[in-house]
Amino acid sequence: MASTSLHWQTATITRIVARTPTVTSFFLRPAEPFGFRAGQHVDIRLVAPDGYEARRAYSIASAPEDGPWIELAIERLESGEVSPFFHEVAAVGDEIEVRGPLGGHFVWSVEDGGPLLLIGAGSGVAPLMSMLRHRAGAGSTVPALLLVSARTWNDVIFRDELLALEGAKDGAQIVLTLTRDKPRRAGDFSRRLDAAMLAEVLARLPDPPQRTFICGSNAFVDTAADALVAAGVAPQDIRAERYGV
Ligand SMILES: Cc1cc2nc3c(=O)[nH]c(=O)nc-3n(C[C@H](O)[C@H](O)[C@H](O)COP(=O)(O)OP(=O)(O)OC[C@H]3O[C@@H](n4cnc5c(N)ncnc54)[C@H](O)[C@@H]3O)c2cc1C
Repeated sequence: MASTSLHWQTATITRIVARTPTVTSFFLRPAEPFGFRAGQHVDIRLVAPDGYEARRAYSIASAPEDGPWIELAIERLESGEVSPFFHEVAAVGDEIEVRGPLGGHFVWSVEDGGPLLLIGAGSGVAPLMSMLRHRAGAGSTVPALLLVSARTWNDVIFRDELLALEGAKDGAQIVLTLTRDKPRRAGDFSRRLDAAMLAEVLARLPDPPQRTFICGSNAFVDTAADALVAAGVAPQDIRAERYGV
């Protein structure tokens, strides 16, 4: 289990980078830097002048070795409470309340080995990006395959960095499935994730995955997990992070 902390502290927004039309990365430097494992998340607390509080969880997309800042890739949800605040109000230099790291189960470090199978939809790629960045930063050649589901080519968060990671030819494979766009690369898909796709993707790993992480909406996680179990992956080797809805 990874260590966690429920202690609230302030963090300064040091950089803001648009990633896709709906997702922007916010780089936060906590006043008291904390160690974390790839896959963990933080809680954010916003407090209105009348005392009303809103708390939301956000995965850490940066790698543990990247610090002292952490990167959160936040998707703007129409009529949401917290994500529009980040996209419309938050600015470099602002301080916000944060606690973490949190989540002891959805974590991977190079010493955990592989093959590693990562499956994410939309902003659910964030904790998986942390794992791949950590893998690359540590110089690991553990076989790893990331399957990302996004609406279009331009909605793939971290797309250029992901393709560069694959280009390093150190055993990392990236597979995109675009639900509302044509595939642009050999081996990519253009449909919603299904059992046949997962069976095909599993066969691209040199050996069956020993660690599998799925992140996204409840429906996406359920579909992926059911298909993996049907394909013979042991349920105890599958870990899931659900973003809700
Ligand atoms: C462990 C974990 C990690 C996460 N990591 C990330 C991450 O890295 N990036 C990311 O973008 N998200 C992440 N999330 C999701 C995040 O926590 C928020 O749920 C998300 O940002 C939406 O929050 P919000 O306040 O903007 O929207 P909310 O106010 O929570 O609303 C969510 C949706 O519900 C709708 N809604 C709200 N109230 C009503 C109502 N009364 N009637 C009808 N519809 C309504 C809104 O329109 C909106 O579309 C994570 C979640 C978890 C649990």
